[in-house]
Amino acid sequence: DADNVLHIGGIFPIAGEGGWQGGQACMPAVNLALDDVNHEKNLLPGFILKLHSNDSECEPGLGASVMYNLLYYKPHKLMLLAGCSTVCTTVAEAAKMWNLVVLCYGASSPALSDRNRFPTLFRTHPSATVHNPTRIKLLQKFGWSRVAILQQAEEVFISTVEDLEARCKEAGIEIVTRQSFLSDPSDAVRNLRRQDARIIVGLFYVVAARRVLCELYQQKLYGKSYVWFFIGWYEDNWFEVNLDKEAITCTKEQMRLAAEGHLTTEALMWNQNNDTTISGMTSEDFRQRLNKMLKEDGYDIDNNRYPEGYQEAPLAYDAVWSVALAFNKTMEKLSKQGKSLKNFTYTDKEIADEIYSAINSTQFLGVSGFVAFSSQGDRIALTQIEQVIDGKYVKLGYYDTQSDNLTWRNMERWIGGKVPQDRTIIRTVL
Ligand SMILES: CC1(C)CO[C@@H](CC(=O)O)CN1
Repeated sequence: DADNVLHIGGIFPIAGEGGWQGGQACMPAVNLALDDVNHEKNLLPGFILKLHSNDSECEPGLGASVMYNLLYYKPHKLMLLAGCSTVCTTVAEAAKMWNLVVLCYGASSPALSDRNRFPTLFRTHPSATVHNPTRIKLLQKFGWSRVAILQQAEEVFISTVEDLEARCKEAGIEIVTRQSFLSDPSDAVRNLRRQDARIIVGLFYVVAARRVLCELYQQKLYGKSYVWFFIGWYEDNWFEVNLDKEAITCTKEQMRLAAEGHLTTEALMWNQNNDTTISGMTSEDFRQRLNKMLKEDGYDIDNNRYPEGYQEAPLAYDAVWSVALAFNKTMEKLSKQGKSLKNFTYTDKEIADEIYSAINSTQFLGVSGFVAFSSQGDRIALTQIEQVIDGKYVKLGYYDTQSDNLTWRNMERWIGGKVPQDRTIIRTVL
């Protein structure tokens, strides 16, 4: 192979049903980024970055075999890009045996924040626990010190709730009850009512969210005396669609009534301001280029037919820039020792450590916002808070956990005209 090529492996969730097929938009975003970094003259001068990839279908077993084939066949790969929490768990746990850094653009599981199990893992996708400091901040802002938790019994939500419970304890916020359900939320919702829960944090995938919402309507656990925190990355009209397909017994109108006023938190994945990023583009410039590429791939973007992973595409684009910047730093360092990344083999711990420390200290403004990694390789990200007002999501503000800075637009609206209470107030007239 041409001696000026640096090879990396890529494992994308494209086909298949289960989990997240985000590779559909993330792979085109990676190809855009490879094009850009390879045209950046002062980045990896004299070298080009080449990607070798295959489809994991978001299935860990298939992901493992894709990884095995990438490593078994030459040329040597210097790093692996991967998506889906399940696949990243498998790939990142094994990669240390080949001294490879793994960069995940689509993995939200809190379990991945573990340097013992995943010593070489970094991710441009924030952990699901990134919502928790924001939830605490909002509870404090509105004076709620008594909350309930309703969650679907899925690994990602179980570990997120454990982190949330720890933070509530730290903040002196009482968790009055924690209810979980597998697929039918009716008993769990009944228990919330029994415990007089008023402020409830809900953690579930979008299909379960529709079942919960209809249950809330039927059990009257909505309206002016209740505040629900839902996850913000469902599609905007999630509470009005698929009702027949998923045998939801509530009407659209009833779902809207139950949904009115709920709050959401989500990690910001598209840079919100108009600043020029390291690539020379603003995030809107990136959106235009990505939309053009997806249209060429046959997606009907103008009629809202986006591929899965569109939301996370900036994370994949910035992952490639992270690789290029880290390799650039490593090349400069190695050349002082008369070495090059071209010498890397899977047993070369020295070069692997150089790559690790380079990625560990990589920071830049990307299309997904400021890119930086925590000591556990987690993406440091801003969160966004929204509220459903008259059936539509309205941005209420942003939260920067690092600086504990809440940017608030004072747009929130409460059905009863005032902030709901977190408990029943018994007024004894003396
Ligand atoms: C925000 C979401 C949808 C969370 O799941 C990620 C996929 C995963 O964690 O497997 C992709 N991004």
